[in-house]
Amino acid sequence: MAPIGKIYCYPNNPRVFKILIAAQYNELEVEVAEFELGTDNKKPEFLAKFHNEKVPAFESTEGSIYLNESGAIAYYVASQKEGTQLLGKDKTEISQVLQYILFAENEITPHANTWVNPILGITSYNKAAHNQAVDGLKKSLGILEKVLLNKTFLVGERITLADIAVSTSLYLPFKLVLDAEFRKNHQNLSRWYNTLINQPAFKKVLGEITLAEVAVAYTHFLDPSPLNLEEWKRVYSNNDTRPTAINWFWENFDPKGYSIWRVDYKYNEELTKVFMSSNLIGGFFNRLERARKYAFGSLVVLGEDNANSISGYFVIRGQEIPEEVSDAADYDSYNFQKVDHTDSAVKSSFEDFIAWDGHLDGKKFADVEEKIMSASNSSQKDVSIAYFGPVGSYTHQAALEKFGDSVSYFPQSTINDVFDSVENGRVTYGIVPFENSTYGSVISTLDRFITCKTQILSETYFKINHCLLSKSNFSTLNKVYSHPQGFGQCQNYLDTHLKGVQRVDAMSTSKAAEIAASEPYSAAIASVVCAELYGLDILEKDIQDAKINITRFFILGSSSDIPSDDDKTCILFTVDHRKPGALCDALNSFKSQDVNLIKIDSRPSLQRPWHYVFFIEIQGHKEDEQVQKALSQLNECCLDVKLLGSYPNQRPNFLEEEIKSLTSQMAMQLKDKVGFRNYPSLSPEQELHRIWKLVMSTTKEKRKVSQVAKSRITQELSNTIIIEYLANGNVGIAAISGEALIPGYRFKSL
Ligand SMILES: O=C(O)C(=O)C[C@]1(C(=O)O)C=C[C@@H](O)C=C1
Repeated sequence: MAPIGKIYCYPNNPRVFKILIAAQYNELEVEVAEFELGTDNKKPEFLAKFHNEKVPAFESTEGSIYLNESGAIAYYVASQKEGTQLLGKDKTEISQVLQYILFAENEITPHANTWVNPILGITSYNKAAHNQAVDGLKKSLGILEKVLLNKTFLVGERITLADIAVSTSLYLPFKLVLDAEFRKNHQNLSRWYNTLINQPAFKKVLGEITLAEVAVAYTHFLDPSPLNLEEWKRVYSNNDTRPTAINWFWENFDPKGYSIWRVDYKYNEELTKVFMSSNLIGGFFNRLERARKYAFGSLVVLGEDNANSISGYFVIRGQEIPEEVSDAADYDSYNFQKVDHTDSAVKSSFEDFIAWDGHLDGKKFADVEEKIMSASNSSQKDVSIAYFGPVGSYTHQAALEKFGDSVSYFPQSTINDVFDSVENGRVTYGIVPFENSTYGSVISTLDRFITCKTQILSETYFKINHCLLSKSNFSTLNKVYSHPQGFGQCQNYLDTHLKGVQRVDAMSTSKAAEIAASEPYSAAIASVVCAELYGLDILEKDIQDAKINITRFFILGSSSDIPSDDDKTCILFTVDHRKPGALCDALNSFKSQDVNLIKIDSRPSLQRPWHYVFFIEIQGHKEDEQVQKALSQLNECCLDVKLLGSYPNQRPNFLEEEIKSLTSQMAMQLKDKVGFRNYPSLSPEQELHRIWKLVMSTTKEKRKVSQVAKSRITQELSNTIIIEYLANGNVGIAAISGEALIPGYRFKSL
């Protein structure tokens, strides 16, 4: 059959897929011309035929029809067969098809492009635009999810151009970013998409599509570079900066894969003591932990007490500031400006800053603390880490994320062994789990702190997503292994899906995977990484009960004596339990000095029955004046006080972001449940409040609600809205949690 026309476009454009799939359904042939973007579409003969330089463009075979806009071209192709199913069966369906073509163009493609193009290196990454695009796309897909609840296809009973246009606009998002977790939460949309891409006409054009397992992040898609940042850090720390390291740097610098940025503190006039400015840098570097793989930085204090400033340079992977840097809490206090490394003045200033021996605007480099260096560079080969293993444990993964791959790692089979390794000086640092956001404290770590001789040097957080791993089929399982924390974090899943299957404690989740791999009919609760390491199949992913499930780990070593501007301190004490109010007196030491207590836990003292050791974590550093006063007061009213260390707060930003997105998802669901209408005059808070009142009045809790005189939303936390209310003259706090949105609404008093 002769082609009905020719398309001009670069290869693999999803907009062209839409046209070609429509042609497949109508058994028509459309030719795709050999075409070079940027050259062919600028030629006069092209511009004589089409409105503008944009592609795809279509020319009919007999040369009388020229079309721009892929939606219009697809519509033209779809209409070329008498009685086609693609455009709907009556006027209403035709309009609905058009509605979805425009929906794809306006509500999907712009967001999808902003999200996906930086990953593909087509456009540059901008955090605000990215976040807006992710929200925008998810909102549009939420609409489709609802539409597809009771429908197989978007319009009528059969595949139409609506399905083709919308699904092809999602071609790249499904391949790159709409990952397994997203699909689990959008089952109608995913079912519809899978049905379509498995139709022969789709397969012919798209081939076999592999959907994203884990959303690809923008930074991971940079072209490989000959300059290895880890190697540079090693050269820098093991050699004299001038001339060896500097020469090495310029010989190996790759301007395509890296950019150099001049960094200046914005509020120099507020700086006072040199050591405080230096602490400020230390704090900033601490918060740049996640950027370790993408950045090398040297910041320096210039000048003297009451006349100093902070400046320096960063070498950054890629040409944009990655999220790992821009997410750091104090990023906005610094001005980052990309510089031209071929400019000789820039080059020599860069060298001064990394050698720490120069001056700027008449100010000499102040004495710089060693920690600036170590914060930007902990990658020496001789650094060794003992971790709670075996390989693949969450502790191992947290250690790798924190220290990278150029230090030596030593797995230990128990938490006690990690402590021993540090105390005996066999390793530089140890890493142990401390507490989980769902299941609480890790008992073995708490217990060892009672007798330990080492200190907490820093903390790190790691997201825990558990899987059910096995070599056998789900229905044949008779045993499941995990660490008690693993069981504790998956209780609902186990009670619902593995009722009656024997649970056996293992030393760690990776040990559980190792055992399950050697036994038939056994499974392990462990990470995705363990599936690969121990040759197990993933029977189910994300089986932990709480969506946000995070474990905090402590790095053991010696704690820093220099405060950053945001530290925490861990203390252990025992009180005389025969004395009434002893614990209250102890805690009052902190209250009276206005020191905030953020965690408290207790364990049997292991010395005498019914004697307890209390663990507390406070905000502040052991060198802070108020903390010192509180500690001496504490000493007076306790039998024993032990300082476990002060360390910079590393609570990650991703937590805040997830919390925000969960809260807005929840607000959306609330709207649906109560038939939300937009009242333009209400503020978002008032709207949520109104919805809350409506939800309350539709629940079994009606009785309580009628007593509520006044209420207001005070906080949006995790997937929970916290509400203060006044009932019968008493002020109370209530929470609506995400689960409350499922029919039967549950309310929890805090
Ligand atoms: O078993 C592991 O993989 C560990 O690293 C230990 C541990 C823990 O003790 O909390 C770490 C993270 C998870 O919370 C589950 C288990």
